[in-house]
Amino acid sequence: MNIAILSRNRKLYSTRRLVEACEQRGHTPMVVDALRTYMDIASNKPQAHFKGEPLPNFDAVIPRIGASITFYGTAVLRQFEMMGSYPLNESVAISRSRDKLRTMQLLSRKGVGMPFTGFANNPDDIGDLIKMVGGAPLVIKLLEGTQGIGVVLAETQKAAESVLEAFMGLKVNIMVQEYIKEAGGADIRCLVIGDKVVAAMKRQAMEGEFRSNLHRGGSASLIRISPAERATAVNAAKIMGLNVAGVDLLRSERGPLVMEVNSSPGLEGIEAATGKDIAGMIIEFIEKNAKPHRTKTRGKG
Ligand SMILES: Nc1ncnc2c1ncn2[C@@H]1O[C@H](COP(=O)(O)OP(=O)(O)OP(=O)(O)O)[C@@H](O)[C@H]1O
Ligand SMILES: [Mg+2]
Ligand SMILES: [Mg+2]
Repeated sequence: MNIAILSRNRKLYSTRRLVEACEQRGHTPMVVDALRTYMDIASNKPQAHFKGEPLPNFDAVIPRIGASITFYGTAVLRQFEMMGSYPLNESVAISRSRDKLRTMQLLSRKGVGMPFTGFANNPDDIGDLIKMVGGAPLVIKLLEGTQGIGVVLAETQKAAESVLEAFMGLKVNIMVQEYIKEAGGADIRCLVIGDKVVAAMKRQAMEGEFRSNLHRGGSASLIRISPAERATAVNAAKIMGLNVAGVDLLRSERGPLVMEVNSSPGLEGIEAATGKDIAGMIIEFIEKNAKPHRTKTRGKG
């Protein structure tokens, strides 16, 4: 098969591994930078061009679209969908997953466990917002945050009020969340492909820190997950409409709680922690599922 890997940088671990896995399995990969791709959208024969040449009609496209280029990246992916390429994850599902508020609303609607969560832009009543999620201690997150930056643990009511006031002054969207203490500074990354969790790792925060992000000094290790955790992760990916997803769970007294669903999960950490060939499994999934125009939306977005 002709497989496009939508990635800005062919040197990135995940991109390299996907190229390698394609070649090992007898496919022809091409790394395509979405930002360098331009499109003819007005004719009845949709096309995509790259560096002065029309791109072929790929059998499949693997989107690795960074959060900062979601808007243009998903438009390029949608163009390939219109051309009939099979997207590993569909453009609509990616857009959906990039909006944390929308994700949490969709999951909660289907009864998926998650920490009690409040969203606000600029509420008049911070006290009520805090009460809504069960009071301090609580976690306050900037919606635009990443790698654990902008995630704060407020241990007391007073601390929560001052942090919220500070964030409100900055006019940013924030999320207020019940603190899952019993998770012990750890979360579980479940790598879902199709209807299976093919690999899982535990990320443990360093001493004195509650955020398990590897960028914040957390460490990854292999973990066995329970059937309930497995079912929760698979269900979350399915609700989001993602064939491949990294679902992050917290272990709580009331069972597994979904913290977030990532549509372009990195492969480096999870392949290192589990020793599994995740890139190969992704290509295998494509071999089994890729058919022309096989999307839920046929590029309608
Ligand atoms: N409600 C919570 N209870 C306990 N720990 C939490 C909670 N929310 C977040 N954490 C810890 O903080 C870490 C960072 O939080 P989160 O994943 O929400 O933000 P982020 O990593 O900055 O965002 P993103 O993953 O989108 O870049 C989590 O991995 C987890 O260890
Ligand atoms: Mg995170
Ligand atoms: Mg994330």
